Amino acid sequence: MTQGHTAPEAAPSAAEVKSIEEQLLAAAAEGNAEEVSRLIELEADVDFQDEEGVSPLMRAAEGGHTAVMAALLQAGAPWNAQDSSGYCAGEYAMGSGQQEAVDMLLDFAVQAELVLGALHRRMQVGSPSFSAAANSDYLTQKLVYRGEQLLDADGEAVMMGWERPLMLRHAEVICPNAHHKHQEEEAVAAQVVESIEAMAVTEAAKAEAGPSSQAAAAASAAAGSKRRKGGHVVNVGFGLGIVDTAIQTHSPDRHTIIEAHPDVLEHMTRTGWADKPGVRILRGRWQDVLPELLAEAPYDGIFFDTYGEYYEEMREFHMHLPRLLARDGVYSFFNGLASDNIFFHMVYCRLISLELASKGLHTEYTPLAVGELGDEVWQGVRNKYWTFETYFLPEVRHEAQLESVAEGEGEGEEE
Ligand SMILES: C[S@@+](CC[C@H](N)C(=O)[O-])C[C@H]1O[C@@H](n2cnc3c(N)ncnc32)[C@H](O)[C@@H]1O
Repeated sequence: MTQGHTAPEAAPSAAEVKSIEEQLLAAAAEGNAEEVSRLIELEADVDFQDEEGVSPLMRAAEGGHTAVMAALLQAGAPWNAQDSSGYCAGEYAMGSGQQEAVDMLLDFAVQAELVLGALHRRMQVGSPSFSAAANSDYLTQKLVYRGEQLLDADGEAVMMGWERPLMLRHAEVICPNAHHKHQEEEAVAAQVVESIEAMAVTEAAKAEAGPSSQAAAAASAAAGSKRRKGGHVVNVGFGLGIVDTAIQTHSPDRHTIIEAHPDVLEHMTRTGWADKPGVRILRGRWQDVLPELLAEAPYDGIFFDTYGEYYEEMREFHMHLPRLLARDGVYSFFNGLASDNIFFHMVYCRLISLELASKGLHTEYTPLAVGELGDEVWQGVRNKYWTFETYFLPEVRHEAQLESVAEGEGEGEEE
């Protein structure tokens, strides 16, 4: 061993010393799963966010490092943390096109919310104020109707005219008569396709093929609608009356409207809704008039769009859907949950589908272009409550309804 004198290593400056959390952030960004696990074992804080709010999970998601993400999530890293610009890990993954990471976060988030929701509800059991408190504040406020806006006392928009095209589609989706019109158009379109096809195939080959499954489905669904004629349609939440006006254009046999706010009820009376033939107004919160609603169930079409309530209230309404919705009925709702964060919105969409599936109901979302809403739309409104350019319109049906249409299709094909 030599006795030579060695100069001591220069001590790293304070700026160079990385905390265990900064090391975790760097390892997550590199996709170094082994190092991430080692640091987690050393009790690095997986909740850590740097000065810009970026977390190890966001970095791992951005790079599509699923093994690192799994380790972080398992160690309790929050899937829903947001950076200082409001982006969450799911959006980091979406932004860099890491589909596997997006799917993994979606699965995890939905499972976590299902468990947390159940836990929360368990804790709420026995609390009498729980369901009564949801929007009691809103219901005592003075509302203002201003052109195509309905505002609460704080200037928050309860309803706005830009939603009109969406409301028209919701009305079409839930009204049997509108369906009927659509299905006739579809059946005609299917016939046109068939006659074009017919020009290309021989008569013998055509006879072998039988009617197209599309035409069979349209015919079977149209038969169902004919049976229901205009049907009995329900709307929960009147607001500007856009959806109710659209429902009226589809001539329902009966039309029930549930409305809770006294100012809206007064507006409805002033504008003649109480006297419209076939229209029944249930005055009060849907929670309070539920016995009257259930007494005339089932309904052919139902739309739900309240204000000042949370996912829990909507979920509670969904619990009654199997009884409220006719076997061949259609349910839809204003899909505005978490409308300022696309990933959270996706989590809600999936959560709703899963919870409805557990009740034997099938949900389908149809994308509708909203486009960019200019600043002028939001003039005079306290908060911009919608930020996406696409709206995902939900259509909910009994699984049994879809199965019988599928069976009808099968029969048509066998003939
Ligand atoms: C967003 S607006 C509905 C807009 C409507 N879809 C339209 O086309 O104009 C919500 C309405 O639901 C009402 N509302 C809020 N909570 C309710 C509840 N629990 N039961 C019934 N109506 C409620 C509000 O007073 C408001 O009129």
